Amino acid sequence: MTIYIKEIILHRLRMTLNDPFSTSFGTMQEKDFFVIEMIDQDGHRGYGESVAFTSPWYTEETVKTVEHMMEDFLIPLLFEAPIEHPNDVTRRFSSIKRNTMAKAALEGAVWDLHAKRHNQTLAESLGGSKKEIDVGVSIGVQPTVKDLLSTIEKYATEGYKRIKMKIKPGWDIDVIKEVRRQFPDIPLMVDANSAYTLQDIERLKKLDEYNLMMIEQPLGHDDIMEHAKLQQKLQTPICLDESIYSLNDAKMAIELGSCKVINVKVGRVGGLTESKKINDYCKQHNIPVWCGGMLDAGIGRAHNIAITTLDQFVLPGDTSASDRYWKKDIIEPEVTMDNGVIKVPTKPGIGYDINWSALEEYRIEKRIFKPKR
Ligand SMILES: O=C(O)CCC(=O)c1ccccc1C(=O)O
Ligand SMILES: [Mg+2]
Repeated sequence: MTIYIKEIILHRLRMTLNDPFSTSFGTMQEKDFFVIEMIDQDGHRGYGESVAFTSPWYTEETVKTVEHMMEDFLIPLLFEAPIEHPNDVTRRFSSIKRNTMAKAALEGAVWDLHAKRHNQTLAESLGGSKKEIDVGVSIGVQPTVKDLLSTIEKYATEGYKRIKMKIKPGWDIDVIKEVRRQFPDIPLMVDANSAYTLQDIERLKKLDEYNLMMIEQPLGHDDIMEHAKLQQKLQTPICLDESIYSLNDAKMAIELGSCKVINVKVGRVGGLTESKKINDYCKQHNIPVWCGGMLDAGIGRAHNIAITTLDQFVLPGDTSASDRYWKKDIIEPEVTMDNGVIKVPTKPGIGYDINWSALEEYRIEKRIFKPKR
């Protein structure tokens, strides 16, 4: 069922998070991103969402680089020839180096189109079989320990299956100790977003005392080797986030022993096809994976739910309910969580409708692209 893309519409949105989100690299409250609307020869509409932030704090991509890549390189490549299968998009884009978030945003819309053309859910198209997914929540650095404890209390009571807290030098051991005092048994993990170096090894070793599920990305954002050295000295499993851009990075990290868990973010690895390959490889090598988040709005969230239905996504991820981020999301119905699970939608494609009045309220720019001739 060949796809002929007839039109691509870029909706640039600006949304405000309910609460500011702080990590070791900075604080965000505004989310500025693109919704990709892609229309095929039969009038089906596929949707994707770009995840890059306005500043290159997490990885090097930004909203502007994503726009540049899509407009000047990736959209022209998509218009060059029809698409037999979404798996081909990664190959089509392979002449363009990195820029994974720009690629993933467009590839996601192609996958949604493909699923809708086959009258399947996106999860089914990807080969996922779960009917519901287990979810956790990621909590930013808080102003005080008291704020952190009450935030954890709130999310644990709502039912989230694991709590992830951000750490950085000065907001780590003492804070974790307090959290463990109040919540001795909750499934707890920490994410450092590259805030440490191997010189901090004595400090990092102390994390072993707190029964953490894992420590996410303690060292360099682009490092694989030093994480292997650190993992040898730690009981707590290391989970890599920023360091993993591709299946090949995942292979290197597993082979070198740099991590025991992988956080798969669809945007960071260049799309759903690459995410699926990482799922399959990690399954063969017995490495659990889970789906990370980028403070996504509803369309990105729908893609995250779909990829989490694959079988190696065995740990609760960061895909929380819409209301954990937004007063009003851009999809209908919004994503809700009950008892720590999100039900996988059953309608074709991403499985949610676009809430156009919300989308238009947030929209700051709209651009239309059509194939030449
Ligand atoms: O709730 C989410 O979407 C994930 C939140 C999160 O941890 C995060 C948010 C922004 C940038 C990086 C990260 C991260 O996983 O490191
Ligand atoms: Mg992370």
